Parts: sequence; C-alpha cells; structure tokens
Amino acid sequence: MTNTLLTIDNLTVSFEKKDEPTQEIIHGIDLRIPKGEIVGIVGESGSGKSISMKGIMNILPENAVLTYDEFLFDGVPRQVGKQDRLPAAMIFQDPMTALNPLRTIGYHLVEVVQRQGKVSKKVAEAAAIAELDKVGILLPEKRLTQYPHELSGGMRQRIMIAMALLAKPKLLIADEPTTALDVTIQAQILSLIRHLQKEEDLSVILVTHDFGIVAGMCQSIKVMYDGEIVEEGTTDEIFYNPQHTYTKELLKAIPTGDKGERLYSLGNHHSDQKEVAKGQMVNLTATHRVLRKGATND
Ligand SMILES: Nc1ncnc2c1ncn2[C@@H]1O[C@H](COP(=O)(O)OP(=O)(O)OP(=O)(O)O)[C@@H](O)[C@H]1O
Repeated sequence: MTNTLLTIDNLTVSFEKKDEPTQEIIHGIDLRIPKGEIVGIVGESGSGKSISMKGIMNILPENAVLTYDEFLFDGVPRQVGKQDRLPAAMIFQDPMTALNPLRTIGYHLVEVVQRQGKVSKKVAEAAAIAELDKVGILLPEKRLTQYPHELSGGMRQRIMIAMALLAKPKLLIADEPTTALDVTIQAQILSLIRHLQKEEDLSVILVTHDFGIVAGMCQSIKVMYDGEIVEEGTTDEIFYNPQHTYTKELLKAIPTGDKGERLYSLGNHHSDQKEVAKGQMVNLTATHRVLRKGATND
C-alpha cells in the first residue's frame, strides 16, 4: 500500500482570453501529497497557489484549460475533464464567497449531507449538528436556523470546515483559511485544523503566504514562484537549509511583528526571472528537491 494520497505529474493551467494569446499560469508542476500529513504551499500573491489547488479540485473558471500527464488519487487514476467528485474538499480565505447569504447555515450543511446519499432531512440535520459540535460551534441547533451574516468570521470559517468534513474527504485543501481573521481567532482555527487532521487522519494542503504558519503546522513545504514549484522539502530542510534564491528571500521576509502582516512582495521581477525559473528539479536528499537554476550550489 502506498503512502502517497495524491500524485500529479506535469500539471499546467492556462487561461484563454478573448482577442489575446492563451496565457499559461501554471507551468507543469509535480505534486506528491502523503497520507495523514499537513503539507504547506507557500509563495507570494500571484504565484499560482490558488489556481493550482482549484485545478486539483476541478473548480477552475470556465476560461481555464487544465492539463496533466498523470493524476492518481489514492491509487485511482483520473482523466482530465472528468466530472465526478474527488474525496477532497477545499476551504477558502473568505467563507462568504462559498455561503449563500439568502440561505441558512442548516440549508448549507443539510445539502452536503444529502449529496452523500439519500437520507431524510431529520437525519441530515442530526449529522450537521454533530459536525458543528465537532468543530467547536456552541449551540449548534440554533446555528442551523441562522444566516451567514449573523455569525462572526471565525464562526463562518468553522462552518466551512464542518461543511468540508461532512463531504467525508481524504484530502482537505485550506487556501489561506485564516488570512481574514484576527490573530487570536487565527490560532484557534489553525489548532482546529491540526486537531481534525489527526482525528480524521486527513491529508491537508495548507496554502499560505505566511511562513510562520507553516512552521507550526506542516511536516513539509513546497515553495511556489511564478507558476512553478521551485523548492520542496521537510519543514526543517526548507527553514534550515534553503537552497533556492526565492526561498531564501521569502524566509528573510518573514514578518517579525506578532500581528500577521503580509510578506512583502518580492517585486515585479517575474518576467526577468523566467529564465531562472525554467529548469529541472534536482534531488538533494530523499525529501529535499530544488529547481536547478537559481539554486546557490549550482
Ligand atoms: N480567471 C482568471 N483569468 C486569468 N488569469 C487569472 C485568473 N485567475 C487568476 N489568474 C492569474 O493567475 C495567477 C495566479 O493566481 P492565484 O490566485 O493562483 O495566485 P495565488 O498565489 O493564490 O495568490 P493570492 O495569494 O493572491 O491568491 C495570477 O497572476 C492571476 O492574475
């Protein structure tokens, strides 16, 4: 039995634009996500973290074109464009975008349960209440009757996590799940994700621009830059022995204040660095890989 939940080779995403040449955004990334681990994906805004995750989930915008050579989920191959749902769920920075403001919390949760199989509304509500309890929502019965705007940002994110888990995923993709929250609530949500990952033996991909968060949460890290993975390794390898220039720059840019300020942008040098970014991943250890050009030991 393999220890890898998700294997993707050479994933690309391009956008077709009216009257403009097609633009490739993700330039052929390879991903291995182990079972039962939290993997961090870091990179500055615009590096392609969200788009590659949406590619995995098959929820890209209509003008996007997704390709890959191989896509194996828990040993099962998947063809490009296949519509059936993966046992995977994604949560986003802003839960409001995923919640219908005109529908109650109960409506959202019951819908997810009933998508899994034919059950009565009563049974689905009981499952929803149990899940809300699991994610630390007090008075779950009352919450079912409330609307998204009646809850705080932290509560809404807990609701999103409950919705995600009701879909019985093996993989949870959390895309900047705490960026919009204040620091105390941020810590609570991260601790909840860590707890649930262990409890449910999930694989988690945690997408963030914040190296501080990955340090405390993740066993391994992938660094994205301009649509490519430029370095990957265990958290220790990336923190204590970074090899790619970009990883080093990101580490230098870790904010020192305790308020989760954003990493500063590394400037608009994407096109100058295109040459740097082209290259081959080389193995430094069994777990540490770096894109050859741009590595300081070249
Ligand atoms: N619908 C779209 N059409 C065309 N280009 C897009 C579209 N959506 C995203 N892009 C482009 O894809 C690139 C990667 O975006 P993506 O959202 O994946 O970045 P990110 O690393 O997740 O950053 P952020 O942290 O800001 O979300 C960006 O340059 C963006 O302009």
